[in-house]
Amino acid sequence: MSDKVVDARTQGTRPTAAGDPSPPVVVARGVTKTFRTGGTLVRALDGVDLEFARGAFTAIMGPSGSGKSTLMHCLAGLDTVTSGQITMGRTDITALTDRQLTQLRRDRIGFVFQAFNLLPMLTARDNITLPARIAKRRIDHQRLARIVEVVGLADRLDHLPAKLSGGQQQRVAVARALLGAPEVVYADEPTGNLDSRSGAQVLAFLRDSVREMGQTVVMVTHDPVAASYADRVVFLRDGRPAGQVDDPTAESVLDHLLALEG
Ligand SMILES: Nc1ncnc2c1ncn2[C@@H]1O[C@H](COP(=O)(O)OP(=O)(O)OP(=O)(O)O)[C@@H](O)[C@H]1O
Repeated sequence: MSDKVVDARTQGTRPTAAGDPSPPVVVARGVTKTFRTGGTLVRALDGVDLEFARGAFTAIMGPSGSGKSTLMHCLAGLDTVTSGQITMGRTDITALTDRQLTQLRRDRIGFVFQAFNLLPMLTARDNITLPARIAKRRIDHQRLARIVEVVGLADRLDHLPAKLSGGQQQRVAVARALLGAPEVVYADEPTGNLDSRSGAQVLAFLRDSVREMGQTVVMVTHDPVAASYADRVVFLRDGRPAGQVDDPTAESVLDHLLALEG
């Protein structure tokens, strides 16, 4: 196992240039989530304490059924917790009504899913700007130009999704998630439907958005290579944090994963 493995609960912050740790954007404290299916109670999250640093790229990994998707859904306000607290900035998202959660997701969070979810009749540019137009937000054209430059799709903006490769479509979806300068982008298996070359382009784009635009990204993945693009990988097992790897490589992630599954 990697010697970089440390306790995930105390390592959510990231030193700033001045050496002070920047406050985390998202904090989970004692989060539990149970599901009742028929007569049985499934404890998907069992006392999760984690912090996610601003301007960092964090991957969440763990064996199948360890609670990764449930954690991401709770962090992103897509699902409610059974107990515990999740804060985003100064907002206690576990205290919000459904309506407030909808607003939080729309205004402060970007989402990238395994399916690209682009509208087929809209050009790449119109897909990227659609959420802003729906929310009646002013489009920041400077930021749009910057994102388009980082995403490397400047010459494809007028194409319909059907004329783009899978990797290009997912880069459009990431650009769409980034345009509103969300406090956090949550990505759930963003390369699950892509070949390895296209996946590498999408991951490099996510990483560049962190490095060059200070974006905060949290990504669930099964793939140690995908996780190696992150600054930090946090692991779950049986609904609990099970260590982390900083500055991961595919090998160090795989080592930790194999130790968890063994
Ligand atoms: N809506 C639900 N109803 C009942 N049980 C659920 C529900 N969602 C998740 N679970 C259960 O909670 C546990 C954690 O599931 P979760 O999908 O979060 O794990 P995961 O780590 O994302 O798994 P995978 O890697 O297979 O996607 C599992 O036992 C799962 O069966």
